[in-house]
Amino acid sequence: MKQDIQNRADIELLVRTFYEKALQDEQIGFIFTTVAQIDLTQHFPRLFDFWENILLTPNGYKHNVLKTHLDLHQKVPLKAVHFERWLFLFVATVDELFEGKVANNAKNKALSIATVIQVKLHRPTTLL
Ligand code: HEM
Repeated sequence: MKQDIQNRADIELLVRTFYEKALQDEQIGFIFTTVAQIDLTQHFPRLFDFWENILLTPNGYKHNVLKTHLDLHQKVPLKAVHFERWLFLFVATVDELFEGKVANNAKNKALSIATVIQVKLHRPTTLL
């Protein structure tokens, strides 16, 4: 039986495994590599902090994730198919590695945040 997500090392494994899939994905890979040209040495620690903060222990993570994706949306339209693919890969990664309450919470939080981002992408900026 798989274990639940229990510590920072588990979060790191989750994020790294997800990115192995996302970066080479036919539908969303280019957004990370060609459009945003992310530097993984900077990007990964932020993602570790983000997920640790949500799933394990508050750590003061304060970046505006919504704004990050609104800015990205100005460079490339983030569409429903992109979010669906992102979620599919994320859920597949969680299920591949972990099982339990925190793992379920990770999938639920990803879905809620993806939903909020998508709703806000289609609202006038005055309502943000
Ligand atoms: C269509 C789906 C998505 C795509 C293509 C995408 C892509 C990206 C990219 C390219 C960045 C780096 C932006 C930059 O630094 O220039 C980023 C940052 C980030 N994304 Fe996403 N993302 C998606 C959905 C999500 C969702 C659903 C979540 C959360 C559940 C999320 C969490 C984050 C976080 C935490 C950061 C880092 C923010 C920081 O700088 O601290 N993303 N995303």
